[in-house]
Amino acid sequence: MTNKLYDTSLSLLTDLYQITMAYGYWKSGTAEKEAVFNLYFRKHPFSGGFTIACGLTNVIGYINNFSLSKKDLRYLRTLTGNDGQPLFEEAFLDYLANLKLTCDIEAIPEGTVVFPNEPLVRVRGPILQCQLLETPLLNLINFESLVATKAARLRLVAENDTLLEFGLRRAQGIDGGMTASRAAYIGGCDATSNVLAGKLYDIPVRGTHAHSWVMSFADELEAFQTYADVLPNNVTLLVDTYDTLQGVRNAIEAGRTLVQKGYKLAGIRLDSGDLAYLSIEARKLLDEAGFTDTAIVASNDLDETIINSLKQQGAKINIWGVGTKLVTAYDQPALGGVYKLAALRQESISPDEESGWDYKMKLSEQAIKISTPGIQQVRRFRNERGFVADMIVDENSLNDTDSTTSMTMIDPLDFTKRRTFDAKQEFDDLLVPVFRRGTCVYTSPDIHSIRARVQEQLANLHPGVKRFVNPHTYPVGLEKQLHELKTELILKLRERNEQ
Ligand SMILES: Nc1ncnc2c1ncn2[C@@H]1O[C@H](COP(=O)(O)OP(=O)(O)OP(=O)(O)O)[C@@H](O)[C@H]1O
Ligand SMILES: O=P(O)(O)OC[C@H]1O[C@H](OP(=O)(O)OP(=O)(O)O)[C@H](O)[C@@H]1O
Ligand SMILES: O=C(O)c1cccnc1
Repeated sequence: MTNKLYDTSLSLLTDLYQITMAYGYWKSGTAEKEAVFNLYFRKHPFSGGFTIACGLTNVIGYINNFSLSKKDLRYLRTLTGNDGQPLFEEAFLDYLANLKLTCDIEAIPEGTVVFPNEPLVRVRGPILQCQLLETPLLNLINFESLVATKAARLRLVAENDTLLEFGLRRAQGIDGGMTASRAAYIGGCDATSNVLAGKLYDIPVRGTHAHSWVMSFADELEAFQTYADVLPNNVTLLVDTYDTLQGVRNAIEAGRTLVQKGYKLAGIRLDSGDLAYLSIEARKLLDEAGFTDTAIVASNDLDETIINSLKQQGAKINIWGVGTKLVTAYDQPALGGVYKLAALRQESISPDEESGWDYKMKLSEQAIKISTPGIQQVRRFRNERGFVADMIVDENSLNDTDSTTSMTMIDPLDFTKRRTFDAKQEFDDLLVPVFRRGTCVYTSPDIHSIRARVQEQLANLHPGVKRFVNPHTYPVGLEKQLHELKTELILKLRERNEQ
């Protein structure tokens, strides 16, 4: 990984079935057969209208470090089947020991807004290698994209207020905490309380103090004054240990001493009770005492709905500290990203000619679960007001169309809905080359640029797509040729099944 948390190789961070399938491909002589897999999700999290792509930097780190160590192989050698015999033969383990990834990988850059069914990552290469990457890629992209999306929603309601991520203590283990801190910053938080994330990922760190500080003194005023003496340049006082408004008065008193010494009372923090009422009353007390610049921080199981409601109630809160509900993505703890085979190289007929592709898809009774075949690109059309629509297009047909041809997009859920974009319509192709034959050809932007990208992207989305209640569906469709190809393939597969 880019910033190493673990001393051990992560190459076995996959499901056993990926390795048993890899063995199957190797044993049956198809390991090198060229395949294309797409990683995509089917539904936005949190009943929202957009998702933020995140996790690519860690995917790159994972792939760059992919190599099975002697210890990994020793472990695989111990695995047995239900007859007690080894699962894998020695020659396969030798093959794995020498395996170097040679895939071509395209991906949508981190911080981009993305929509259902769009490939966020496309992996093309020997099927055995593509298969081994399925689980780690999903693990890395699903969680980070989920948390980045949650943070982006919080940023939308927090508007220009400061947003702090306080989640480490309630996060899902070490990696849950570290990954969430990174994704939360990218999604729109201003800082984290997680110091290791600050160090490893270059995220600003911020914080106040806990109730234990106040409780460790005989009285609250003494606790505040001591804190202000020790850290006069970083004083945000938690005022709700005993009685919030009395706590504010004590903070003001400690603040007066700070001012006399040439420092300032940076803030107070509310962590219980009616945060709207208490912030309004605290603001009055602070302003009356001349502490008009002192910020009011609020925490206590906040999420975007509560922040929105507090704002509507006229709460005087400038800084929001959000922990549990952000880092655990409380109301939807997983993004359902999937990784599906989309094309397989045909048997070569002549050694001089490159053979074509067999397009592959998974059928389902539910239209939404039918995968899309082909070597896909996502073309995002835009105009001066922002993003207009995304079209999933097969790269082979892109190669066939010249720059003067218009393109027609079909709504996958209602084929009668069509939209034509003429050649003058501006667009960006979202998938960019990340690996070429196993070598990384992409430099991840620094974390601050990725974070800035999220806000630029959101500014290009219609407000209706960003609203929380019944958001408007951003148009995503299939390019006409790809749609026709998919329909034909569905009919063929259904016909074959009926026979
Ligand atoms: N004015 C408000 N409008 C909407 N939600 C609020 C308001 N004030 C606080 N909340 C939220 O309501 C929830 C109240 O939490 P809870 O019932 O635990 O109360 P509490 O005051 O924190 O109690 P405790 O002292 O036990 O922690 C929290 O999620 C908090 O952010
Ligand atoms: O509510 P969250 O969004 O998860 O934010 C983090 C919470 O963690 C702290 O509480 P905790 O009771 O653990 O410690 P404290 O004594 O510092 O309040 C803090 O006061 C917040 O309430
Ligand atoms: O610094 C804080 O106020 C903080 C840090 C972690 C969790 N809750 C609050």
